[in-house]
Amino acid sequence: MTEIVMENLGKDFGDFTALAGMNLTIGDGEFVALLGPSGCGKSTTMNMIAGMLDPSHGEIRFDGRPMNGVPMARRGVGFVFQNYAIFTHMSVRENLAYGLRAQGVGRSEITRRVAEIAELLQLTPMLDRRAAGLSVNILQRLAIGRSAVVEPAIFLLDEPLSNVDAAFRAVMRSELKSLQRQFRQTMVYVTHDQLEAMTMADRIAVMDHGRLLQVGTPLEVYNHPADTFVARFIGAPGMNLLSGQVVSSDSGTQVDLGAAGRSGPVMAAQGGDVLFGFRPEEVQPDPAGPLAMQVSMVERIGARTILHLVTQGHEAKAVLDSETPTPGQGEVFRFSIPAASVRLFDAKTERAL
Ligand SMILES: Nc1ncnc2c1ncn2[C@@H]1O[C@H](COP(=O)(O)OP(=O)(O)OP(=O)(O)O)[C@@H](O)[C@H]1O
Repeated sequence: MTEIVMENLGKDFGDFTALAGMNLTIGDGEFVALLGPSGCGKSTTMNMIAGMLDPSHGEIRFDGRPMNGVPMARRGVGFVFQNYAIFTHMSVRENLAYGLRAQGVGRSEITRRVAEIAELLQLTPMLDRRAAGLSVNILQRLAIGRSAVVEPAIFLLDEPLSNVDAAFRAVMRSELKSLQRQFRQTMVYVTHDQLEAMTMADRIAVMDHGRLLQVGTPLEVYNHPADTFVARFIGAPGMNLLSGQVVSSDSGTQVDLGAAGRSGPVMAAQGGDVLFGFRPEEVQPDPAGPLAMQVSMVERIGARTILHLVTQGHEAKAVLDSETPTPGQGEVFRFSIPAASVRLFDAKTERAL
């Protein structure tokens, strides 16, 4: 187990800044997901932690030891990539044992550890099969096992599930989490998939355009996004953000949302232009509610219904239980948002107020 400290870390490729001013401490045994859209600098960050890329600025320390200039082989990191790297001419067992052999681990210890990791990753039935004939799903599971079995102090995974199918991805999410619980490794997991980050990570580091925007537990980033990018990026669908104005009257402080109506009372420390944020799941159908928008589409997805709502200049979504009666397309939907669920953002800076 190792603590990773990134201090003012940055990377330039020529004139292009792929990462700037990254300050992040990943605790001993913590599982942190680097989450953001394609090109935001996740892999660049990961490659610098691994030692495959030298920082242009700042420092990386493992347990207080500066790592700049230390080659990958001497960092004690395990790395699993998007594209599995396994030896196809070897059996599953030989692949799993490879790293332990290279470390000179004794025979009985190798047998024990290979059996343990195979069990954890459900590879036991295929231990004696040649890797060449296995499916992509199994190969990626094997690639994870092969890196995990040597129990590196730091385990780095760069989009390890992006090539496997959706059902298998769900299984792997829980397996990776139990793997980490069992070994208590410090784990850094790169993904653009917020569901993976939300379900597995202890904390999520949300990135965009080479910047770290927010670090927090899945619930913190979900409930208290630091800015509108995080608000939209986390959640499926993301947070609704309607332009409005904070107004104070005898009925208290409210947000005037123009054609959509005026919100119920909100806590607002300042007046002026805001973005009125609320999660689609927090929308409460309410015939006497203060807000009204027109239904542009009704999407029924199993246990839930997503209402697509529009009103001059505004778009929003509401996620309702499929049992809840809903108006049809073209009809008006009246609703309210509980005061505690409202998030206000400064219209100019787009930062949370
Ligand atoms: N060797 C390089 N030379 C020039 N530009 C690079 C290099 N490596 C990465 N970049 C650029 O740096 C930016 C960040 O890349 P990075 O791979 O870190 O993003 P990412 O968030 O991991 O996205 P993805 O999921 O698409 O890999 C991108 O715009 C990319 O084109």
